[in-house]
Amino acid sequence: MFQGLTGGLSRVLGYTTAPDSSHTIPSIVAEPETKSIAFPAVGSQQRAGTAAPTPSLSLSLPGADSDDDGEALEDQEEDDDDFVSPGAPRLRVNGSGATASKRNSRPLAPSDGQSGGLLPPPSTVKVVKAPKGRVRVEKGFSQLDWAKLNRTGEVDLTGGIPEPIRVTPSELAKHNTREDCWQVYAGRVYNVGPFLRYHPGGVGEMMRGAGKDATQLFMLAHAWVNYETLLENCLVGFLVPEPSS
Ligand code: HEM
Repeated sequence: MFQGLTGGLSRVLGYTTAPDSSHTIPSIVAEPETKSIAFPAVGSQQRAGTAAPTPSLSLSLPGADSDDDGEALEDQEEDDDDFVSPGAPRLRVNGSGATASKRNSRPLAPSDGQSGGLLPPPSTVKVVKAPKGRVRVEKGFSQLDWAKLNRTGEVDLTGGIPEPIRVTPSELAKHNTREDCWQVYAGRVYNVGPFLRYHPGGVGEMMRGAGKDATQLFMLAHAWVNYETLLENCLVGFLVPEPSS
């Protein structure tokens, strides 16, 4: 019965516990529904008093953590390279044999009659995982924001080049700063300066191709990305050879 209850709650909260063969499965302590159920079972280890500490499930908010907790969570985040949504409550299951402690002991249901308990809706209990290598872009510089900027057409993304021009490698090389950055992809010259801060891989990665043909760098990083669509309003012209003297 209790395992069923645990499974049900885990599904609701979007949390799963890995089975540990060396310990009993973590469960939620609840009052038996009727007096007729003997718990712990007669003759069991629990009744004999030799069992591990009772497993418990608890929620706590980041702000409510003690210093000790903060460190533990930091360690966990460093290990996993995860980004944990700042407002999300921490969910911790203390299984038998695990590092059960008094920390994070805010109960799921309020036992003191005060408001609280299941404060946030289950949908907010979510760990946002930052993909490896991807940099978190500034607020207002998501891919969606880039799409909006392109759609409105209010900003000239070419940097003042009304018609596509012919660009030589020496001309291309002059546009190699964050403020004025051109790059070549498959023979097309793009003014990528406006896109730099929107790049999910970070400005630094983009700048590796500043003033150059960056096709190879791009393909090595993410051949699946559709640069033609993303940069269509940034087209400056076409790469041509230096004129022979
Ligand atoms: C010098 C050229 C470039 C380099 C070295 C570079 C490098 C990277 C790296 C290291 C990442 C993070 C890894 C990843 O999420 O897969 C990334 C992500 C990304 N870059 Fe670039 N990038 C370049 C140019 C561009 C350009 C020109 C565009 C589009 C116009 C672009 C669009 C993206 C997108 C959409 C992602 C997220 C990819 C994903 O989630 O699968 N990048 N880039």
